[in-house]
Amino acid sequence: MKGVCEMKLIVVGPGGKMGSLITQIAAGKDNIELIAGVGPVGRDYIGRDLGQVAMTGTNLGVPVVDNLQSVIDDCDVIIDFSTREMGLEVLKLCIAHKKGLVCGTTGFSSDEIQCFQDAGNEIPVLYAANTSKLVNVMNKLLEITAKTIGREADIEILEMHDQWKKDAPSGTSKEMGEIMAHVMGKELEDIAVYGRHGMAPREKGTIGYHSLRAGNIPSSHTVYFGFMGERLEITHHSYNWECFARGACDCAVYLDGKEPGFYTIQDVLQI
Ligand SMILES: NC(=O)C1=CN([C@@H]2O[C@H](COP(=O)(O)OP(=O)(O)OC[C@H]3O[C@@H](n4cnc5c(N)ncnc54)[C@H](O)[C@@H]3O)[C@@H](O)[C@H]2O)C=CC1
Ligand SMILES: O=C(O)C1=N[C@H](C(=O)O)C[C@H](O)C1
Repeated sequence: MKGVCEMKLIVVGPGGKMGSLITQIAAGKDNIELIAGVGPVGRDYIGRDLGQVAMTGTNLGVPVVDNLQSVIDDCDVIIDFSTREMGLEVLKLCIAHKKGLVCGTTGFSSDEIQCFQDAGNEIPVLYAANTSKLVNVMNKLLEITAKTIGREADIEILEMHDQWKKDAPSGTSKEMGEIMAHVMGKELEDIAVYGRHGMAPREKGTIGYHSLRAGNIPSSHTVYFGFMGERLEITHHSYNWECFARGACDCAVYLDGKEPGFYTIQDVLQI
């Protein structure tokens, strides 16, 4: 039985890896009412029950539509884990219809991330390149470590994901780099080095980026702090994508009824 204070939710991309998991988790929560899913125009599942498309195991009695505008006024919050292009489209519609947005899509430029931050002047919006609790705890460890030894270490980020991932480096590794650059008093764009060019040692205080794509690896991020004779590794591995989907639903519940503003996962986790 559903509770009385249900947040009305739309999930964008319910046929996708993350969208389907988010729908499955949301469907099991008392405080969330799913009111529609939004898929791309032309997909054979448009018009079908959201529960079927997202494989929740039961019909939810609401459809997957191909036009967000047709359902947006009925919801409180939208969760978007789709593509860069669709994420920007969803942001525009959320602003126009004054709806809350949780966006976990990655692959945006820094100017585009700024658009999400600016949208906080008009709507409650939460952007998180990683909605896992443990990844965000790891980011705190990175902050402390980079502040303490960042300028004297060789810092390398290695991230691994599945073969289908569209963007590289991962959104998470960009956030990790930004956190470390910030406490080292630098801009990430000035110190990030992508791949290895030549054999000369990299300047101290720069951050090397390495991306691997193989099989169905859900997500792994390791930061190496290399010294002479020793190294420190800080790592997070996920075994599946559930941790991200659970975090996304928690973010949406957090955002419901909030004043306009740019919120972060740190607000949700209170870390
Ligand atoms: N913030 C986080 O913790 C996490 C973020 N991600 C990010 O989420 C995004 C999605 O990842 P996956 O689920 O693995 O991808 P996916 O390719 O499995 O799913 C994307 C979904 O978006 C849908 N879509 C694309 N264009 C659309 C449109 N115009 N209208 C409606 N739906 C549209 C696709 O049909 C598909 O169902 C990626 O950017 C990924 O990096 C993934 C995992 C965790
Ligand atoms: O595409 C994924 O799978 C993931 N994407 C996010 C990213 O780009 O960092 C978060 C997580 O690593 C899983």
